[in-house]
Amino acid sequence: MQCVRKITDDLYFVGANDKRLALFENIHPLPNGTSYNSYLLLDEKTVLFDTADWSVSRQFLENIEYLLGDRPLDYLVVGHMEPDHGASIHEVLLRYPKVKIICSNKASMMMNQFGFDCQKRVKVVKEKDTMSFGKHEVTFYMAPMVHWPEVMVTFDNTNGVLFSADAFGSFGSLDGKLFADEVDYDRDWIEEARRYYTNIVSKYGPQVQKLLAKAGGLPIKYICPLHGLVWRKDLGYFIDKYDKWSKYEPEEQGVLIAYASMYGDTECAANILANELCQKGITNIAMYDVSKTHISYLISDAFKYSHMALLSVTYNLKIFPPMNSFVEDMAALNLQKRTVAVVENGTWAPQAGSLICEHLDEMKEMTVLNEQCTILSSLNQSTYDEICGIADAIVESMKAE
Ligand SMILES: Cc1cc2nc3c(=O)[nH]c(=O)nc-3n(C[C@H](O)[C@H](O)[C@H](O)COP(=O)(O)O)c2cc1C
Repeated sequence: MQCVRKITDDLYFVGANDKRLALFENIHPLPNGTSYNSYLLLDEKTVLFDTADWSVSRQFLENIEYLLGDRPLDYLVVGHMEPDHGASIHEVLLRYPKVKIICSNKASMMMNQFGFDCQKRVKVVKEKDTMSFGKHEVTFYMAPMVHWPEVMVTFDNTNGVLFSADAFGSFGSLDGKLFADEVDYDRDWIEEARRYYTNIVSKYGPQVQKLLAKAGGLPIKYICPLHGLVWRKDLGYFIDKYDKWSKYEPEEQGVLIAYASMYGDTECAANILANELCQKGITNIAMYDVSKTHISYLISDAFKYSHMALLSVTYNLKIFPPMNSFVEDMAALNLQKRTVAVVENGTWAPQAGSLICEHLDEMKEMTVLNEQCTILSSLNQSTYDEICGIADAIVESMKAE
């Protein structure tokens, strides 16, 4: 049966949820599943904006069938060819043999690569091309690397709807509430939206900035992304978050404490650091054992907070592997502009700290605090004092901001 929602008088949500999927892109945990959003416009022409993952294809196709009734599907606008949105294209082509596909040149090439035999039905569009479907006129804007090269967004000049592809998306499935103003966003959604952006899109901050500049000139009333909630109120809230994230600016003054420890001594140092910070009035702290926390959560909080403390044991003359992955991932995702404290531990040749610093040196605008600490196996009075000194240095650097 159909499960659709009206967005405007003639635009409908026809996507569906996968609440069972454990890992997004087979890597990022999905405690609340994910939605695959697709939208159907019923104008003089009927227009589908993107398809959905194969796992939800049955629901997605029932939704379209219900809304179309006896009408044909005239157009399919493909904004993004990643299979979690493009996988059902083939089935749409089979069911609606007269449908024409509108997409970027790169998307057309990718369709070929993914094995969809549809070249004769493709109309390639370029930056700022427009099309009329009757009452509605839309303009296409290319958004390369947000977060694949073929991506384009579509703006409906008639009703102010921006079909934003993966931009403004989020992890998390929908439970009837489609609009961001129907949920407690700060309580229930922002963490997953940040985790989505920072792990999926953040590498391409400059490209997101370009898209935001284009969007800034448009009278946007609705944002319809390919995952998560639709925005129709308080759009500035989410656009501001995207602006901050894509400029690699922290959202909050606070400290992410991430530690790697086998026997508990480095963990003890992390606890002492957190204690000291709190005693000095810095309570906006998130502390994680990197061995027990999926890296996507660490990345998310690295983007959220202004400061970071990385404490790691040395392991076979290297950084402890989960901490190493975290630091490498931060660099791969282009994280910048953070202040970092480093603590290392080792029993015979401690060097995790200097290796972490080498990674940080290669990243842009990372300030590594001079106050560092080398623990030899377990804390003593001298290394305890050094940890307290690190807390002082973090407080001072926050005051200076
Ligand atoms: C497999 C393995 C490799 C290690 N490699 C090193 C090393 O290369 N250099 C070193 O100084 N300590 C090394 N250690 C020792 C730990 O880093 C050290 O005991 C540390 O104090 C443990 O801190 P923790 O109590 O926080 O786990 C190694 C330990 C293990 C189990």
